[in-house]
Amino acid sequence: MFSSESKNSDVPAVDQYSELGTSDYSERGYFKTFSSQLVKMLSRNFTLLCRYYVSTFSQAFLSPIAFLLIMFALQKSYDHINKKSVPHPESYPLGPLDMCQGLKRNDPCVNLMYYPQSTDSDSIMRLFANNNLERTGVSSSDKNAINFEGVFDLDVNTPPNKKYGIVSIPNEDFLYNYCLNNPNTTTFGISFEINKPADIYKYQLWFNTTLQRNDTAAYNTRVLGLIRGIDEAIIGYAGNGNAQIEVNLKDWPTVPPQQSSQIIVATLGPMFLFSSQMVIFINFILMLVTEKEKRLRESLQTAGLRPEVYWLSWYLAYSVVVVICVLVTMAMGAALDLDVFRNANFFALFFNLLLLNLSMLMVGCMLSAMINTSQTAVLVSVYIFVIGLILMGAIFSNPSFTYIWWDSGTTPAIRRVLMLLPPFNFGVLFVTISNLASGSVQPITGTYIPGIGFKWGDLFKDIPANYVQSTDVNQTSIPVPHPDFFLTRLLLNMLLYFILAWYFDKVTPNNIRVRKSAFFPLNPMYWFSLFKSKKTYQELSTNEWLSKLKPSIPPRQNEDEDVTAERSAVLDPNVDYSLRIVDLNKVFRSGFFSRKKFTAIDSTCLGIKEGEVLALLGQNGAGKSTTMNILSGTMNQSGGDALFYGMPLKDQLSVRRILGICPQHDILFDNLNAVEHIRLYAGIKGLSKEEIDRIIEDGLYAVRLYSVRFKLSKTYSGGMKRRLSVLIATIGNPKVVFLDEPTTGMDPVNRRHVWRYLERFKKGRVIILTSHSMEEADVLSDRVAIMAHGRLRALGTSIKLKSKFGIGYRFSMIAKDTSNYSILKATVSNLFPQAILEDDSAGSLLYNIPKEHDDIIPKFVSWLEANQENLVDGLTQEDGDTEFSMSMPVPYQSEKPNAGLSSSNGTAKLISAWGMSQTSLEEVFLKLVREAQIEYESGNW
Ligand SMILES: Nc1ncnc2c1ncn2[C@@H]1O[C@H](COP(=O)(O)OP(=O)(O)OP(=O)(O)O)[C@@H](O)[C@H]1O
Repeated sequence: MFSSESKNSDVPAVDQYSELGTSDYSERGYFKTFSSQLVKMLSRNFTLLCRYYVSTFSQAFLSPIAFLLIMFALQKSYDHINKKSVPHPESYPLGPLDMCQGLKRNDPCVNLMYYPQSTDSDSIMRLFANNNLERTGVSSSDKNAINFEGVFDLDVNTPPNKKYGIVSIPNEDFLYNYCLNNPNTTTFGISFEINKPADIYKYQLWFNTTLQRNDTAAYNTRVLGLIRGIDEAIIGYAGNGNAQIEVNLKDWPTVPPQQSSQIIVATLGPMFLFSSQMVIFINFILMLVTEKEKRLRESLQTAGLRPEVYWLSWYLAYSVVVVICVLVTMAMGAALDLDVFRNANFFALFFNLLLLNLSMLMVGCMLSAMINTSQTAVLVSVYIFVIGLILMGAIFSNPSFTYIWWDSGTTPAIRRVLMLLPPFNFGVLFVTISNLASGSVQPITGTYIPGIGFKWGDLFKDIPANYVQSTDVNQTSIPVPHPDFFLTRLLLNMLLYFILAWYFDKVTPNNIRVRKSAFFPLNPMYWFSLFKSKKTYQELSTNEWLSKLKPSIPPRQNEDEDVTAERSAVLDPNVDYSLRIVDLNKVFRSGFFSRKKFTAIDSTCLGIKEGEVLALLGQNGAGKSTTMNILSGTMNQSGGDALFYGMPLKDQLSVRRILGICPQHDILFDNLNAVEHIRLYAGIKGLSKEEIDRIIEDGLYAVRLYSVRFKLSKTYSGGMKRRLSVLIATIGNPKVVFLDEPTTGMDPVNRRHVWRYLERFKKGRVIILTSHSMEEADVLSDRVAIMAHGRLRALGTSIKLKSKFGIGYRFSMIAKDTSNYSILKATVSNLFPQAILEDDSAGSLLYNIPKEHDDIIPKFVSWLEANQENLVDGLTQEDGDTEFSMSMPVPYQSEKPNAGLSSSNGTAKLISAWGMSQTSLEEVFLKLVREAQIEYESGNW
């Protein structure tokens, strides 16, 4: 074991790390895989939640505390205003009238009390009643209200037991005390002061500003109507035109309610509570979509993670945050002594908040399945939050709107649509609990109805009628359901959004998996395949597969014969390929509405044997990554198929078990360290603890990350991230490994370490590697495939490609003196008539010498040696161009120069340095790409 890289800079022996985990978890049952993956994912999710502690803390603690504090502050300031006593209201010159309204519509009340009981005042009021009855032609019920009824027959402490019209009372004290003892039962009061002989008629009119629905505020038209009626009656009674009338107006005495109504909590509670919980919802969507956007989910799933485990792990992790948040909300509510929290059953409120959150998390799952960028996720989640808030503000801040959906005038369809929204169900239930727990204000009369508390059992009972407030004249047309109905609705909401999330995750195009058709649930084969044994795919023989695939690969003009041979080989079941790619095609549409198509992969056929590394080379845009993406199951092909050790591409669950992928861009969790990454990916692959520990020790050591294993990956350099990605791709003994530019950004030392690692790792596996480093392809690959414009252009071993497509030799020399140029050029063109002078600058000559001149090369080399000054090993020299010399290894031994090649000036030295090399893979690559480009542009493709 190695404790740090510094102990031993060499890479461990093959057997120590060539198989990073050997357990084959395909052998394990579904539930075992499911549970072990879930445990690993939960561990990762909680680690991430802890690392994002500021965000987690603000969701679980800060947000409920802040929102409840604001609501509490509002409540306090409202109470301050509302509880102000006004024992001596000011009087006004002239003021209001109306028919009486009790605490609720049709409740008992007294319309008008007057005193003194005297002939004058009785006569005036009788006249007033008659005149008004005549004038208004009011209905019989209203007639009662303005009927002259004589002496009021109740005592000062008894509230009215019916609707009284106009009644006389003994004195002013009676009026005052009756209004104090029975608030909001009497609309008007009149005290007369009549001096008939002097024709002076004074009266004071009392009105009730707290009964706002009666429109009895000062200067209200009804008050004016009353005054006019009384004045008319006085004039009629006086019987002459000299009556002097004086009118004073006065409000009833107001007293603060005995039990305070926490009106702010009752009306704005749903808004505040909804807001306090929605921070989690927004964060949840962002987390899911960011993981999708950064391809982290793709990486986990290509490593074999089951999609249901992914969803469930995040859902459970956030459910824990939700439970904490709800508990903090409840604790804050209780600590602030808010009635609704104090008087309602704990579990009724708890479940209301909990189910709101859980169903909103399901909405979050659905949305994140449909959204692919975090920018859109922010927009959509904020949009939903604002809509929810408006819903809460518009519907639930006015108690009469809460139940309006059950009124006769409301279309049932609207109610049903609203009940699809979790905030609506939460709001109705919260308002119900709040009304019963802390009381409510009657919308008709504006009077306060004290709460009676909300017990658990109340969930399953009718809501008491006087708490179901409605502005509907006919009252509610259908009974409002029991409160538990809304809890059930929230559960159904969860189920609905779960199904939608599942559906959209399958049909929305994304980078995670091949998308399904929009109608896939209607296809019986889909459901059938869920229950079908996976063995059918695993046991597929090449013959079976080929006969099902029925590839029709048309011969292609100008195709390289090795590529053509490969086509035949992949169709031959006797050729022992472990990975067989047949007629793979990918066509992209130029745009969503465009009919223009672009072929990114054009009928590729490739076979790779076990133990072989194939380097896929090509220019940018040649189709390498698209090929990798299709093979790794994150993109669907337009045609063709691939067979991985007997498993077809479409059987992704099986294929991914034997797949290791190092994508082009590092897909690492910024806030996890190297050890945590390995534990996660190895855990997903079902490795044992011992095996995981071994990877941590040996694997990390091999890629030289052991000493930084506890640092978060976000602190790694580009090369370090790449090494971790390579290591992750090799975890779990994958039989097929795709490495997309594995050493990009690595320094030469570390690159060599990774090469050695891969060189040893490749035994018994199939590896496809893409690279822009020809050196890497040369060192690592057994065969090289060169792609251009989506097609295979050439295929073979590096040596074969060099000899087949190589242009011969590259030869360079630096003349000792520019005067020697002409001699040197003449000599070269004499010897190699087909040599091409590529560069002639700064005293150096660079030639391409064709392969046809093979035979003369050795003699030419000897001549060069003879003509070179200060020759050291035929290659380097004391003051030579070191870089130039090093890049030009000499493949020939010196020989005695023969006469035909002797220099024209005898023994004089003509050359200060020279170098010669065979064509490199890079030159072959450039040549093929150049040719392909010309063919493509000329339309011969
Ligand atoms: N989702 C897509 N929609 C449309 N065209 C695409 C899409 N993905 C890739 N292409 C096109 O397919 C072609 C092949 O792209 P690909 O990424 O496979 O190239 P590559 O060989 O991997 O290049 P590089 O070396 O730069 O990674 C390119 O022309 C690219 O523009």
